[in-house]
Amino acid sequence: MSTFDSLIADLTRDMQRVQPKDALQFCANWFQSRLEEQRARTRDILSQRSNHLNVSQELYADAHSSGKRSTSPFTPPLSTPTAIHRSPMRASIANSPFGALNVPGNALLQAAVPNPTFRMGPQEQPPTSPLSSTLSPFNRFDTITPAEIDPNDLLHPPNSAIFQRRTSVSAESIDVDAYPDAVPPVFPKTPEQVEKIRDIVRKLFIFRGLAEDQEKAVLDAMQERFIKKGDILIRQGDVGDAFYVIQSGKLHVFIKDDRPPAGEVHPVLGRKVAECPAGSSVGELALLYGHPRAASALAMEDSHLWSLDRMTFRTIVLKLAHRRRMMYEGFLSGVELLSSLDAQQRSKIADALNREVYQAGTTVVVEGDPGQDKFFLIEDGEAIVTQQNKEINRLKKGDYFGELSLLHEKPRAASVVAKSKLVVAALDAAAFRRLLGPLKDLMEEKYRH
Ligand SMILES: Nc1ncnc2c1ncn2[C@@H]1O[C@@H]2COP(=O)(O)O[C@H]2[C@H]1O
Repeated sequence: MSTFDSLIADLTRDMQRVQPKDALQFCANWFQSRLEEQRARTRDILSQRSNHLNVSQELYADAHSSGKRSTSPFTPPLSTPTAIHRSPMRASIANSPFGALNVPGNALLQAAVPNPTFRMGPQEQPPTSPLSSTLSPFNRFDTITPAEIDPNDLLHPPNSAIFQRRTSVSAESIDVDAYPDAVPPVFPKTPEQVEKIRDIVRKLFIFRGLAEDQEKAVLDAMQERFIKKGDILIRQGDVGDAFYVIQSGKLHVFIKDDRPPAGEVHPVLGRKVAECPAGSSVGELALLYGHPRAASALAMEDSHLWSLDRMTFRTIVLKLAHRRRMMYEGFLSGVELLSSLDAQQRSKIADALNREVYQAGTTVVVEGDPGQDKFFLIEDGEAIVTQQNKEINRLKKGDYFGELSLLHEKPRAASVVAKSKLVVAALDAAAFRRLLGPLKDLMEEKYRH
């Protein structure tokens, strides 16, 4: 199947699944998200190539973590920080507020940073998109000879200005599938091991919607890890190199920040924000967003894990995340509660949303229920809010419910029943606190008058 045919087949499948009301907008968003996804993958591939050219971890060091020695059992130790500053380009990267995002070719490289150049491999083809124009300086791929390569310039390989532009539907594209480096690794496993990992992966939200071949690639690429009680698997501020699934054992997650310590506090790692028991996962945020690690994860018991490398995670999981983002983009921009958030914050919410459908008459939230596990935004349909079986409110598209018990950690204050078929976008408690915490006052305000 040609690239074009497979794109159209993918689009058709997604259209049939989502059945959007505005088909044209859906298609525009769909192509936009594919383009962004492809750019992200290309950046990863190019940065990985730099690694092949002996680019060390320092390239990814950021202002928050440079100079700090990682104690993660899986992170190779950083070499001397001076190595980072061998070229002006590297110095500016090490000091950048974007930190880990500054991989070669990253769209966030600042204007002051000279454009890196790109050299195609022997089997690679230049972009052939009909949208490319020879008039545009962005469409040029520099052809440089090996003699021109400064072996000390670790940032040499990737051009190009195209990555410094924001993606737009009219931008040219590069067929990253042509890169042999993009093939995910395969770590042999017994059928029992595969079965165990599959059981966990299928229950994880982040992998929801994986196609069969994607699931196989994820399972193949998982690498077995054992850590001891007391090991720090993830250290806040480090570069995200892997995502972890926990088969057995337990980890706790801690954040060190300016907030006054409350609850359980680790003397070095800060306040405890989450627990990761067997069957859960940890370490997705840095890989999804290219940020430094947002928290530290400490083994509370000897633990048996499976790790997924950054590259495979981004190649496969980001695809799902982008589709989800695209599905929710239009809807979230119309939700009043979220109007003070910027597009990037809304995208993060979209990444964490999970669609649920309730038939008319179904009770979604039960008054008095102590389980505060979800927050809901109404995507479509109507709901009735009742207290002691008396209607007290009606909710429609764009409205939300389930926030009070999450905010106050109290039982549900009312019941919510689907009046018609109700489509909701649900956010679990951890994502709600992380993403909507800043809107706490706004949500509480609603009930003050
Ligand atoms: N409240 C939280 N804030 C940030 N990270 C969290 C939180 N709870 C759990 N985590 C996990 O801790 C991980 C630390 O590494 P990452 O930032 O890659 O991804 C993070 C999440 O998987």
